[in-house]
Amino acid sequence: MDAADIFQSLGVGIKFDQKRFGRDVALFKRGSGTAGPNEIPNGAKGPTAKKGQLKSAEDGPARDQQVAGTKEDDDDLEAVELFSRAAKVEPEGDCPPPLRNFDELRDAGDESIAARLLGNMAAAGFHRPTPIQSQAIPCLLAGRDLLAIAPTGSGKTLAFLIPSLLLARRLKRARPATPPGVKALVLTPTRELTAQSARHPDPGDRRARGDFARVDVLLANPLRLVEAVDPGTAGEMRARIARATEAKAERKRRRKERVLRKKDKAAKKRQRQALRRAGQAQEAEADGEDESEEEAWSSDDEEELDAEEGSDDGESGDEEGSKADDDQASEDDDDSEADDQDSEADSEAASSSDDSDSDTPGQNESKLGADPPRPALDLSQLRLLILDEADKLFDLGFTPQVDAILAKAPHPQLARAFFSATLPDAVETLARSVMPDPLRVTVGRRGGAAESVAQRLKFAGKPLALRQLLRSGELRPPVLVFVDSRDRAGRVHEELRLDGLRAGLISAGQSDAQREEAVAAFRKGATWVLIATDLLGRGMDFPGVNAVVNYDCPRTTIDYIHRIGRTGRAGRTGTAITFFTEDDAPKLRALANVIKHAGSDVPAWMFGLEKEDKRRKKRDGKSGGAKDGAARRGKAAGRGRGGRAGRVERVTARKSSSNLPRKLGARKPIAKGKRGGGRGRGRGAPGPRRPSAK
Ligand SMILES: Nc1ncnc2c1ncn2[C@@H]1O[C@H](COP(=O)(O)OP(=O)(O)OP(=O)(O)O)[C@@H](O)[C@H]1O
Repeated sequence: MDAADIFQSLGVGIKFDQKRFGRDVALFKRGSGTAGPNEIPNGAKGPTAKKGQLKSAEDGPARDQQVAGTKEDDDDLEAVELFSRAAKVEPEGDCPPPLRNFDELRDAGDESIAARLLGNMAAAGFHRPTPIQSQAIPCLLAGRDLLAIAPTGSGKTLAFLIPSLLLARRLKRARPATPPGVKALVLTPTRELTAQSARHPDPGDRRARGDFARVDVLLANPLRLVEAVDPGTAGEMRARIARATEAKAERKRRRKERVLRKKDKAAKKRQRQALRRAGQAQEAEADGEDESEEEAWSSDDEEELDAEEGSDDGESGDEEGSKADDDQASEDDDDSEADDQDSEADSEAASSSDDSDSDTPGQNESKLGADPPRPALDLSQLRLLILDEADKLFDLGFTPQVDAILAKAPHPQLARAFFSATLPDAVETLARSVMPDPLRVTVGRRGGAAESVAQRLKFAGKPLALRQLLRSGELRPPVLVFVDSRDRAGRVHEELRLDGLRAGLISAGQSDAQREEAVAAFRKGATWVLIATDLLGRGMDFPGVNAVVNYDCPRTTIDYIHRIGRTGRAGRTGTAITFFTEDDAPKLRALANVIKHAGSDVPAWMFGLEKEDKRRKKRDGKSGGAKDGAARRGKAAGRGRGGRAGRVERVTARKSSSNLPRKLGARKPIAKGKRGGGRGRGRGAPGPRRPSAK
């Protein structure tokens, strides 16, 4: 392995752009010779970590020890800079120097655990830290608050697990020994993710296998944890969640009833018209329907019903419709219950947990009933709180739970860290409200999609297209297929199964055991295709996944980035195909931007589509009367849920592609053959073929 190779593998998980960093590569090549697996080659000596530098949070920021003045220090600083630039690491604040190799961890904490940890890492094939690991580990070991943003599949899990374990061990061995109690806590949005992190190459502490036992490092879901930390608050939260969930279910039920009533009337009206046409008007009148009532049915209602019911071809159905109801109900709530922020958030946590974790209030209660009561978990010694997939935790409305947990963790040396591939400004602002002076480490393009994934958008009839992609071998298993709802997941799964494909299914509608089984079967290759809701969109690491198919267009670019990040992980390449329909038009421009920045090609006309917020403003500006409202609801319901997908799906891809831009509202007609291309970033670098969007 030559110096450039070593350098490249330091950047595992991100694509290394040799063109852009040509100067740096040359530096690395110069006189580097061969280097050992855990060394940075001579020509660009990595920053020398001074002994004791990572030793303890109490030592203060490690960079303090880099007293400027000597030639060696200048060289060190230069090397830090060089490393950061080459690995596209952007440290902000007085970050300690990056970790060159895992051997340096021997200086941090405890020799015996470091030795075990290194042994286990080597056995797992982890010889060097990834860029996020190299910079985040020293920050956390120095006891600093941290915002860590790095692409999907870049090794963030070990970036927080290693310091958690070292810190816990260090505190345990301290004299006098720190009192018992959890020392490091990792909050994750789903049970699957908790289980996965706990299974990570055992870095030496077998008790780090997340449960509420007496452990030093605990991995948990906030909804569950709050039960263990503060049963009183948890009780109140449960009651609030239950009330919010009930209210939401009631709204959903009422709306569904209304739609069914209208549907029934419409059917009767159609029946009567048919009878009239057949010259049997008398019989129709004998039916005794009140004509005036029927007038209530309008074309807007048709549209709404379309959205409720989904398309004729069975692409969508009640579930999508009722989910759209749900959305609309929440939209309505925004007006009426804007002041009840807490209950909205709880309701969001409860409903979102449908797709993230099965911790609905009822299930929680039954679990608590089944388990022997536990003593409240002691967080008084907590020194490190990690929020993994932090933006998702807040998106799911876990703010009250995180607050309750923080309130039970009073230690003055508590460090908090937010990790994600995407950390929108709003979440960063929230984070900064609890951490006044955090360090920030960004790897690659902030909030960008992994460049290791060749991405493409496809306008096509979904069931057929998926089968063709799998049957033709264009997509090689294992493949993850994302859909928007449990019902949809069930239908797609059934179709593939009938087709003789080894397909599995996972959604929040299943029991814990079924979910575990689905993940295990996919991991060991018993199933080749796994149909999943967004439950699996975050953080899940199936290293061998070759491709991701977004059967339903994701709701946001953030969801998109995480979904497609299930492939192309840890330096591997992958493919992501996203199906879209006419109803997804409002999302395409933003998706096209993400795809372009990650280095894949997209058709230029997509950049001529109106921005989603402009569309929304126009739509909201126009809406006024009840009819507008109904039409809006219909459209909102159809968008992204496949609600009206049938109309689009009936248009074959080939036939529609020529007038597709206009159909979707692109502003400029695009000259033949003129296509948008990816920026230079991903180009030229070895990687997968980058197909054009179809
Ligand atoms: N130092 C390393 N060397 C090689 N592989 C590594 C290293 N660290 C982690 N990995 C592997 O990289 C893969 C991705 O890691 P991980 O799941 O932590 O990614 P992530 O950044 O958390 O992604 P996501 O944002 O999707 O959650 C895993 O399979 C992990 O085992």
